[in-house]
Amino acid sequence: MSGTTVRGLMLPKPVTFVTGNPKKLEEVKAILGQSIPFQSLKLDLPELQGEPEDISKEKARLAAIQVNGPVLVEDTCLCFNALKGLPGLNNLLKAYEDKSAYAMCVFSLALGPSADPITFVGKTMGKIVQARGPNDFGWDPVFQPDGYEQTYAEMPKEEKNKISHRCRALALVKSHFAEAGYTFHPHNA
Ligand SMILES: O=P(O)(O)OP(=O)(O)OP(=O)(O)OC[C@H]1O[C@@H](n2cnc3c(O)ncnc32)[C@H](O)[C@@H]1O
Ligand SMILES: [Mg+2]
Repeated sequence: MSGTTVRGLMLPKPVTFVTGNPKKLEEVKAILGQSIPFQSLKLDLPELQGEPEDISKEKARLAAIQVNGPVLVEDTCLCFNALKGLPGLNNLLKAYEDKSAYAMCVFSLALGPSADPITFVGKTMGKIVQARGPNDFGWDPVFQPDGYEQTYAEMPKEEKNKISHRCRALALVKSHFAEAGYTFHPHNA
């Protein structure tokens, strides 16, 4: 996280969470509850290249210009330690003894089209296993978090949402909102 915070800054409208992934949105809604006023929007933003935090910041900048208001964006990756943290393919991993991995989620908040985005990173450590559980959200069936016998896919949703990369990153987003004490313009809230 970076930048200085102006306490009580008034935002012109509720935060727009920009994503094209309905499963992500479902989890973000469940984790945030009523804590931050937000709406969601599906925008096709270019898939950028580079370091995860830079990708996320750039995505937030582009989204804030399109929305012309405060936005929150998110990028997630499953990173394999055997591949030095690179996101990769499961088949590639078969060649390695080390199956440890981490799920990483980077949120970026841009308060407006010309604001410098602030990033929040959440990680959950675990390992890659043979797929187990329902196959309805990305790599959930092959990721087993440390300290658990179930993959993300096998866990009840509430359980995943208590320990996930996403919930850890969102905990930081929530404390940022609490500390900053943003208020929302009454006519647009
Ligand atoms: O519009 P955006 O928000 O970018 O949505 P996306 O689907 O492109 O999302 P990402 O680029 O962040 O995600 C990369 C891949 O990781 C998958 N993914 C993201 N979060 C996940 C999670 O919590 N569990 C399993 N797979 C996940 C997702 O389905 C994608 O295939
Ligand atoms: Mg994406």
